[in-house]
Amino acid sequence: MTTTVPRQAGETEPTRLSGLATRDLSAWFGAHKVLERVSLEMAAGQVTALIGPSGCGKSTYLRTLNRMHEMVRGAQLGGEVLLNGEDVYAHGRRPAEVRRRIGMVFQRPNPFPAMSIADNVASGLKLAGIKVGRDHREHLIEDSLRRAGLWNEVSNRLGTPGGALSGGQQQRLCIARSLAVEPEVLLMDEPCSALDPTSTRRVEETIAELRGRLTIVIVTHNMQQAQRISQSCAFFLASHDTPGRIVEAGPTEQLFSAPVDQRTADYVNGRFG
Ligand SMILES: Nc1ncnc2c1ncn2[C@@H]1O[C@H](COP(=O)(O)OP(=O)(O)OP(=O)(O)O)[C@@H](O)[C@H]1O
Repeated sequence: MTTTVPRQAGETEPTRLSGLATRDLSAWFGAHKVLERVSLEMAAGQVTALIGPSGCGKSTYLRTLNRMHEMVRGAQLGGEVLLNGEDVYAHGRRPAEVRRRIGMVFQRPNPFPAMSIADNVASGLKLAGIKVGRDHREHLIEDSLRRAGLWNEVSNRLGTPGGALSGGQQQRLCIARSLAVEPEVLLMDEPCSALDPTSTRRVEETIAELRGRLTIVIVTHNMQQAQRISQSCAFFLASHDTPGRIVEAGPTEQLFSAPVDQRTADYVNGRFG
């Protein structure tokens, strides 16, 4: 479902909110099947956390959502990924357009280190082939940095290199770069795993501020983080001879306080994985 939400003070255009869903999604690397018929609804404007032991297919699942999985040689996919009800793998759909609407932030901050902070943000536009006038470019840079929670820290040094920022600031710069192209969904693959606790808190605050105006899907190994930032949660599990599946999904509070499946209870309570 798509809804339109007004922006905050100083912002001009409304943001489109789109939900994401998969139906019977399976994925392979060559002959190795790593995901088996995964169906999940990721509600518009909410944060959905994907949890589960290492190797159960969380990152692969995330990468199927914006068509990054197909960039791996030999990778295959079955089932559907629906953005606002429309299959992102439909015939004729351009992967670049899908990736503009569904952005991604990676485990390690990856700004262009020698490029200025402002140009790093604007590089998202260039990569997506979006041309904007000078005034609008400056507005978008400020707006994206504000939304990423970084503006106050960098507004007086936009011309300095992105590589000179701290790790946490670099990650928020990468978030700003993703936001510049106005995605409807932001995928985050363990975005805090390379950060110290203070920087982690700042990124979590940014995620909390983005919620409601963007749909977020985040992979995390940190159970406290999943509880702090997500409204919905999906627990993935695989074994040596069975591909990753969702054992249980639902409201985060319920998954942590009253899980239905014993395996979920064991995992969220740190008894395995
Ligand atoms: N590029 C690739 N080529 C071949 N196999 C891969 C590739 N990427 C992942 N895999 C395999 O797919 C399975 C799922 O990996 P994936 O990285 O999605 O799991 P994960 O749950 O995200 O793990 P982690 O929590 O450790 O990041 C694993 O068996 C992994 O070895």
